[in-house]
Amino acid sequence: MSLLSRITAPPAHHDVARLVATLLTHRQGARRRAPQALPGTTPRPAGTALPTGPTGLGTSAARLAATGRAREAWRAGKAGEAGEVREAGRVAGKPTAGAPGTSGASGIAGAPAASGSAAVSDDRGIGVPELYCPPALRDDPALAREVNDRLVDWADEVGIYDGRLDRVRAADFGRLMMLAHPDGDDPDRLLAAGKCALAEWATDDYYCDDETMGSRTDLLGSHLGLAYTAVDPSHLPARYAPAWEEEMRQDPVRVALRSGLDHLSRYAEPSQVARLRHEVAVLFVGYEQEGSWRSQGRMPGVREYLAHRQINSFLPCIALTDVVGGYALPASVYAEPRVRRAVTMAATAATLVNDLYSMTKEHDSSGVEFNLPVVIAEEDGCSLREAIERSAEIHDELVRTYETEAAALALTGTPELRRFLAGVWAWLGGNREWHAGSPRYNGA
Ligand SMILES: CC(C)=CCC/C(C)=C(\C)COP(=O)(O)OP(=O)(O)O
Repeated sequence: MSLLSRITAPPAHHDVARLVATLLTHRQGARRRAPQALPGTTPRPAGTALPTGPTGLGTSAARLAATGRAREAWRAGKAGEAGEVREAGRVAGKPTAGAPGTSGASGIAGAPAASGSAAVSDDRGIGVPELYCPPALRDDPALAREVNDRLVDWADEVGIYDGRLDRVRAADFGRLMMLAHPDGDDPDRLLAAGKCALAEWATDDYYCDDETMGSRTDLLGSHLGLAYTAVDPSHLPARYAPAWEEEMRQDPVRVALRSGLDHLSRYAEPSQVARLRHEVAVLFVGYEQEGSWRSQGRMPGVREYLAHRQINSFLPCIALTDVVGGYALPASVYAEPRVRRAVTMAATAATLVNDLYSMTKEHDSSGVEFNLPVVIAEEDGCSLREAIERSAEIHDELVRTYETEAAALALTGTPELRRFLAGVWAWLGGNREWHAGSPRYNGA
C-alpha cells in the first residue's frame, strides 16, 4: 500500500465538488486563466502572520507584537543605509540595471481571484506570450525590501558578486522570496531561503556560464565538486583537515553555499536539510550537463533539454516551501513518486518561465546560451517567434498537469502535503511575477 493511500481523505465535500468542477472544465488546450489557489485548497490571506512560534490561546497577539517590533527595529537600523549602492558594476556581464524594487509588470493578488499573465513583446518579437500560471498571492514591498537589503549585506559579507552588488540589489531576489513564499511572513526564514537561492545562482554565474566572472568549462567539474563539499562537508583525516578548511574559505561561492545552508539549518529539520542537499547535487549534475554541451559546441534536442530543465531547475528553491512556511513535510511523503512527479513538473515549468523571460538578456549576450525556444527553433526548423509559442504551450501543459495531479493528491493527502502542494502552486505565481518585473530580465 502506498503512503498516500494509507492517508484517509479529509471530509471536505465542498473541496471535492470544487475539484471535480475544475477538472471537468479543464479541457486540454482550452485557454482558461489559472486559479489563484490550487483547486481543493484554500490560500492563506496575503500578509497574514503564520504561527512559527508558540501557538494556542493567547499567543497570537504576543507573537504579532514581537514580529512587528523586530521588523521596526530592523528598519530603524537600516534607515541610515537607505539608498546605499556599494559598487557600480555589472552582474553576469550585463549592463547596469534600473532602480531596485521595481515592481512586477502584471497585477498581483489582492486583485482578481483568477488571473493570467499578460503577453509582453519587445520590438524584435521575442517577448513572452500569455502563460497559464496563477497570479502571485501577495505583494508586500516592505517585507521584500527588508529581505533584499539583508540579502545584499550578506552577499557583501561572504564576498559573492564583489563589485556587482548594485546589480544584485536591483535584481531584487528579496522580492522573489516574498512573492514565491506567500505563506511565510518571517523575514529571517525568507532570508535563509534567499541566501541558498543566491548562492546557487552564484555557482551558476561563477562556474558555469559567465566568463566575465571567471567561469571556465574545463574547470567546471572540479569547481562543482569542491562547491558540493560546502553543502555536504568532507570529513578529512586530521592531518589534512585544517588546510582543507582554509581552502573552503578561499572561494566566495563555497563560503556562500555553506553560510546559506547554515542559516537554513536553524529552521530546517535534518530531513529537510538532506532534501536540499539532494536537490543541490542534482542541480550540479545539470550544471555539468550544460557544460558538456558548451564544450562540445552541441545544441541538445528538445527531449534532452526538457529533461535537463527538470534537474537544472528551481527545485532547490521550491523544495524549501515548508521550511519557509514553518512546517515539515515528511521525507517519505516528499519522495512519494506521485508527489515527486507533480513537484518536478512544477519545477520544470517554473524554470521554463526563466527561459522565456531571460531570452532577451541571453539574446544580447555574446556566448552560446541554451533555452527552450532556441532548442526548439533548431530542432523544428521554425522561427524563434514560433518556438517561443511552442515553449509557452509546453509550459502551460506542465502547469495544467501539476494543477490536476496536485489537486487530486491534496484531496487525499495529509494537511502538510496539502499545504505544500498549495505552496508550490503559489511559488509558480510568485516566480512568474518576479521574472516579469525583475530588472535582471527586463532590459535594464
Ligand atoms: C536559484 C537556483 C536554484 C538557480 C539555479 C538554476 C538557475 C541558475 C536557473 C534556473 C536560472 O537559469 P539561468 O542559468 O538561465 O539563469 P539566469 O537566466 O541567468 O538568471
